[in-house]
Amino acid sequence: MSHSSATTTAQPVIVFDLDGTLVDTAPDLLDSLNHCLIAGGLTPADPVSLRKFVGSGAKVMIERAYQAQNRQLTDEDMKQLFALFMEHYNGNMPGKSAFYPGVLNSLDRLSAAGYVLAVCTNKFEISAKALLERMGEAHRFAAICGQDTFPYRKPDPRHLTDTIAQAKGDRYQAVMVGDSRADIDAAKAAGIPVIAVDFGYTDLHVSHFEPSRIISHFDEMTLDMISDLLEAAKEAAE
Ligand SMILES: O=C(O)COP(=O)(O)O
Ligand SMILES: [Mg+2]
Repeated sequence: MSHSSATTTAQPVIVFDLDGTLVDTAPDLLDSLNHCLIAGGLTPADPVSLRKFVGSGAKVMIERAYQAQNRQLTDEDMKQLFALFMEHYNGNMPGKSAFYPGVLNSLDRLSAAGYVLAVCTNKFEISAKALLERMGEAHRFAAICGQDTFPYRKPDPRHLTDTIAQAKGDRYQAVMVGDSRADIDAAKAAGIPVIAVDFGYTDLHVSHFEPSRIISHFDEMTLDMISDLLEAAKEAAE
């Protein structure tokens, strides 16, 4: 395959998923989901079942939680529950959410080495930006793109490639880091190497989705690992 990366001078972009990869948002997602389930007269969900619901954004999370209790939702129910969710979630963030161990050091290392950082999340853009701003770290990212930033979302590879474009990067010189099948499938469909963290939100272990690498702590994501993946991506694209 031939492309233009050999002639561009764009800095490589490292694209991160947000929930379950950079930030452990599960306690707050669960609180806000349960706020909705209780309002709807359902039984609150627990942290284990939450893992099966997260990954495709808040609406899908609510839908899956209802399905798990054999309850159907009308469009009108969904509209109301989604509004309730957003009000609760956005009103309480950053709540108990915290960066995973080693994240900020890792971002420091990558930035110091000249990499551009970006976020590609199935959260709504406004929630993703507000969360990172309130945690004081939004400034690190050249682009923060949510499920509503473009007309498509992960696992659609264009969510990822358009995020890279918004960060002024080259899709052939990029690495994705994520925790779920949507991240890994999007990256693979885009031909972008993908590092999976094994501590995020997925019901099946990330090894099932065959990412390029698996890490259990951000300290394992060395600059050598990144440059090896970028080198391999370059060779594959040439
Ligand atoms: O909140 C979700 O459902 C998914 O968010 P993520 O893409 O950042 O993991
Ligand atoms: Mg995630």
